[in-house]
Amino acid sequence: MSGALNIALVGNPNCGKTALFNQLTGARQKVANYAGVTVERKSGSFTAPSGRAIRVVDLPGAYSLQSVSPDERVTQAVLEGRYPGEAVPDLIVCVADATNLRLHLRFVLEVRRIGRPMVLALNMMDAAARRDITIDVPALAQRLGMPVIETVAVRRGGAQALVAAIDSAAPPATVAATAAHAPDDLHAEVRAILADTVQMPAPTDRRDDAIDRVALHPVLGVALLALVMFLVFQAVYAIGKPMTDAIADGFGALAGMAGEWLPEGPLRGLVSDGLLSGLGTVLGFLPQILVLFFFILVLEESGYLPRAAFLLDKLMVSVGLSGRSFIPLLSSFACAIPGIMGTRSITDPRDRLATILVAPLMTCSARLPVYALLIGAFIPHREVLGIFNLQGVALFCLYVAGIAAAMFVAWIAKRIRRSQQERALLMELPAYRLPKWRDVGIGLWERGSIFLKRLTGVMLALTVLMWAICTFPAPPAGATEAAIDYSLAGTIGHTLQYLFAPLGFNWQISLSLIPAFAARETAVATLATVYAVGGDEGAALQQALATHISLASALSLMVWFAFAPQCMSTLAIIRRETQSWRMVALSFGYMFVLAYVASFVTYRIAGWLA
Ligand SMILES: Nc1nc2c(ncn2[C@@H]2O[C@H](COP(=O)(O)OP(=O)(O)OP(=O)(O)O)[C@@H](O)[C@H]2O)c(=O)[nH]1
Ligand SMILES: [Mg+2]
Repeated sequence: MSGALNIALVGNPNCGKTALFNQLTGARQKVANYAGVTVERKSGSFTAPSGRAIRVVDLPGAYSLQSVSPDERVTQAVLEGRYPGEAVPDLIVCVADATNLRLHLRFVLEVRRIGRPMVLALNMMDAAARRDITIDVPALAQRLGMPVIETVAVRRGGAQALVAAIDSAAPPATVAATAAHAPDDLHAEVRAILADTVQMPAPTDRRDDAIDRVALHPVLGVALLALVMFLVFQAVYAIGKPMTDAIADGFGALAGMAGEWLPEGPLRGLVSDGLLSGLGTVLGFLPQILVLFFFILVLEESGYLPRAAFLLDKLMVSVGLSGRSFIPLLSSFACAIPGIMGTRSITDPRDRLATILVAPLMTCSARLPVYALLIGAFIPHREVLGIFNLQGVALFCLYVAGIAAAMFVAWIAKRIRRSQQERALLMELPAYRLPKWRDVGIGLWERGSIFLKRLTGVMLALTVLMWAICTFPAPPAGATEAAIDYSLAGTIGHTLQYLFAPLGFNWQISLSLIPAFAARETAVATLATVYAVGGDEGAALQQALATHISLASALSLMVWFAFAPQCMSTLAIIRRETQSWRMVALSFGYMFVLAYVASFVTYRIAGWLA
């Protein structure tokens, strides 16, 4: 866009840059209450009231311009005009959290040294007012030598004053570049400015302090964390399961009707066995996925997550990760891809690699349908201890198994590289905040659309393909076995079974592992299609599974999915983030061995016990 005014949003992490960016441009970039959410440069644009086109870049938060982590380097490069394809910003909008100026002003002073046109957006003014913090804005503007604008990025219209300032006829003049100071000088300057312009009744929020006495307590805090996680999985079952069942019943009925109405032939097979049984079964798991995401979104906005990272830091350091790895690992519960990208905020390259290696062991949401299917078929629906649901407990255990394996692998990696240095975790604890329900709604909507896009894209294509290879070639005349045994799918499945028989997988399961490599959920659709084509029409997939495979095989399959090599997109992102095929081979290889051994052991033990 030529002639557009280029502005860049910079500031310390978690001060609301992305919230402001979304407010200005109408974008929906991820906003969450912890440092290091944005790890890439994102751009957008809007038209100011005067008709002027404005282009905005949202940048990763940075603590300083002497940047160390990969995400901070992006910010530095853009500000200095060294980022490929990105012009030097015409105006730097430095965002600061008004409740935390002691920390944030330091960065403002650092950016001022670059000597470019600049304004300060004093964000979170609502929170500052609640804590009775008063800021003498004109005095601050005078001391800093730049316009200072109050904003509330999460309130509608909360950025109007900022837009007006950007749009004003006389754009802010270049602030004088000042000579480099020693860091101590910066601290002294911040202290002097604060003394003259800001009144803060209490350095921290009293309500937050009270909550933290429990949340950060070494014993109570860990108990609370375990309880929170446990309840989330209970909720996935208690709230999500009835909806899932209803959808599955609906699609079962539709498949039955399609079977009656459509003429006998391939079309009927495709519609009822492939699309309705296959994709319908996967779609049924959407409610459970959404319930899980609801809790993840609420936790992300609450400010609790960095506290959990803090609590677990000792444990994480003892296995060779750091508390910094916590949030990337947590994002991997949604999908390993954002999780692996989130490792860009980890400064130490070795910590970062270790985190990338273990991130795929966190149970991504694409695995949820597979777990839910097997749990529904094999784990009885009954209460334990009067209140807990056994199926929810089983799901919780599978997630814990992934976490435990990640800790174990990181610990081995630490042994191998023998890195002994230990660093203290320096992490900000943000203010506790109640989620805005509208944002949670938007987040859920977005998650749902991603799922539906996968369903109508990659999963649809794979399901049609799987149906085709299950149906063709047709059996020869006078065939005695079931038709599917003569199909291409039968041949491939039977061949693969040589590899997977020791784990207790029959040929149908072995076959379903192939499309699962492109998208996990497709394993469910494939099993549904295979059994429907094979003659189990009408019977829900869970019943078909319960009659065709043993409990030992089912447990072995769940364990396989807990550890199995990641999907192709994850491998691609590992390659991109590490620039190394060796890492790709290493992560694929170790997960394959881990999954194979763990499933084998599970199958044997379950076989003995049964
Ligand atoms: N009360 C209040 N909360 C805000 C305001 N602006 C942002 N927030 C919240 O502050 C948190 C951080 O917002 P983000 O926009 O993700 O912050 P960021 O600066 O982009 O963070 P990084 O990308 O990690 O550097 C979120 O929980 C927002 O909801 C505000 O003006 N008032
Ligand atoms: Mg951001």
